[in-house]
Amino acid sequence: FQLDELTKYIDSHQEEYVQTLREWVAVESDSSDVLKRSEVERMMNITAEKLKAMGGNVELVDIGIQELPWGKTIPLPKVVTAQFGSDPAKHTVCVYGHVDVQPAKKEDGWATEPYNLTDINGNLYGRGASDNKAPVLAWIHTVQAYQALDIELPVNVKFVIEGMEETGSNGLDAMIVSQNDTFFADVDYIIISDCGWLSRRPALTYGTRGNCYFFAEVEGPKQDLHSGVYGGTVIEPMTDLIGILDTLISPSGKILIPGIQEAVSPLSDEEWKMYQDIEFDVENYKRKMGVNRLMYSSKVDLLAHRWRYPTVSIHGIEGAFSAPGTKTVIPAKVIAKFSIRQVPNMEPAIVEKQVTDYLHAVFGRRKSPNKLKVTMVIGAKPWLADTQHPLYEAGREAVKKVFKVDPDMIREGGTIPIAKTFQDVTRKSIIMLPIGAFDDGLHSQNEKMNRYNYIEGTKLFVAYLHEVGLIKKY
Ligand SMILES: C[C@H](N)C(=O)N[C@@H](Cc1c[nH]cn1)C(=O)O
Ligand SMILES: [Zn+2]
Ligand SMILES: [Zn+2]
Repeated sequence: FQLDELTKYIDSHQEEYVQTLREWVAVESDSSDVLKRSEVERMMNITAEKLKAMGGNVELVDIGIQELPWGKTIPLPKVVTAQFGSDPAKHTVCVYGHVDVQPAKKEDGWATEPYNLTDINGNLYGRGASDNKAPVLAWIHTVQAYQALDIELPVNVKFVIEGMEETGSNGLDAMIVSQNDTFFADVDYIIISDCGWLSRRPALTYGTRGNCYFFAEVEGPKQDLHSGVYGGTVIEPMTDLIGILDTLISPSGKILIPGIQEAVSPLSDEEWKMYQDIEFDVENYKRKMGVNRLMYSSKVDLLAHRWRYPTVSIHGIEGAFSAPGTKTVIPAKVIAKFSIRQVPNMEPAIVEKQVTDYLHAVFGRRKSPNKLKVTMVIGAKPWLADTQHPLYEAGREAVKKVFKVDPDMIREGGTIPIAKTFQDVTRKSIIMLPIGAFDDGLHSQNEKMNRYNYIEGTKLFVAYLHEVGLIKKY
C-alpha cells in the first residue's frame, strides 16, 4: 500500500486544500435562514461541480419542498450524490456529509469575519470550517489523491452530501427510502465524519444523541404594549413563557418532564470502566469553555451526561426584545426554542407527547387567558454502533498507521439526524470517523478547523479506505 506516496501528495497539496476550503467557507450556506436558501443551493452546485470535475457520476437529487411555520413552502436544497468506481469485487462505501452551516455574524463576537477563512497560527477560522466543510473536502481530496497518483481505489466510493443537516436533514429520510433499492443497493458501509475528537488523541465515534427541537408559543394581546401604560393589568405572555420554561429542568440538571429520565438505562459497570479509562482533562475542558464550575465534577459523570443521558437546552425566544437599549415593551407573542437531546430507548414521538402534555398541564395551572401552542419541529433519533464490527477494526488500524496511537472510543453529544435512518432503512453498518479537534467551537463564535487536523485527517481517510478494502468480502 502506497501510504507514503499518498501522504507526500497530500502534504504537497495542502495550500490548494486550504484555498478550496476558503472558497467553500465564503458561501453563507446557512440552512436555518430561508433568505439564505440560494446560498445553500449555490453550495450544493459547487459541490456537485467539484465531484463532476473529478469524473464522478454525479446527480443533484430533488428532495421536494419545505413547509415553513407561517404556511408557505420553499424548495429544499438538492442532495448531491456521486459515485467513483463500480467494481463488484470491491466493497462500496458511502460517505455522508453536509455543506450547510449554522448562522454566524461578526457582531455575535467573532474575532474574524465568519465567512472569510482566516489562518491564525494554523487555526483556520470560519463558519462551517470544521462542521462540516473541511471533513467533506478531506474525503473528496482523498479520492482525488488516489486518482492523481493513479493508484487504484481500494473500494468503490459513493457520496451523499446534503444542505439541510443543521435544521434536521429535512427531506433526506424520504430520499434514502426511495433510493434504497437503487443508489444504496450496492453500498456496504456508511462513513460519517461530522464530529470531533475528545482530546488531542484521535477517536472513533460509536454513538450520537438524538434531538427533539420544540417551539413553545404564548400569544396574548393583539399587539405589543407599553409596559408603563398596560403593565400590571395585562397577563404577560413572556411571564407565562418564562414560568413554564423554568419547569423543564432543575438547577442541578434533573429533567422535570415526567417519563423522560425514567426511559434512560443506568450506566453499566462496563461503561463506567470505559469512561474511567478515557483521557479527558476536566480542567482543560472548563478552561476552554471559560467556566469555573460544571454540573458534575467527576470525569465519568461529565462524559456520561455529555454522551448518554438526555438534557434540556433553552436556545432563545423569538419575539422577545433582544437588541441593545432599553425598549419598554410587553411583547404580544413570544416563541421559546428549546431542545431535548435524547439517547437510546427514547423515541421522538413519545418525547413529543410527554413534553406537550406536561407544558399544557403546567400552563393550565397558571390559569392564564393567553394561548399556548407547543410544536416539535425536529425529531432526530439517537444512534449507536457495534464497536466490534470490522469497520471499527479498520478505523483502529488506520489511526495507528497515521497517528501512531490507538484511538479513543467515544460517543458524540450532538446529533447526526440521518444516522439512525441510514441504519434502519439501508441496514448497512455505519462508522463515524471524526477529524475535528476537541476545541473547534462548532456552532459557536470563532469556529475553526486546525490545518493539522484537515491535512492529517485526509491522510487518515486515505489509509482508512485501504483498511476497508482489506475487510473480507462475502
Ligand atoms: C454533530 C453535528 N455536526 C451537528 O452539529 N449536528 C446538529 C444537528 C441538529 C440537531 N438538531 C438540529 N440540528 C446538532 O447536533 O445540533
Ligand atoms: Zn455537522
Ligand atoms: Zn452542526
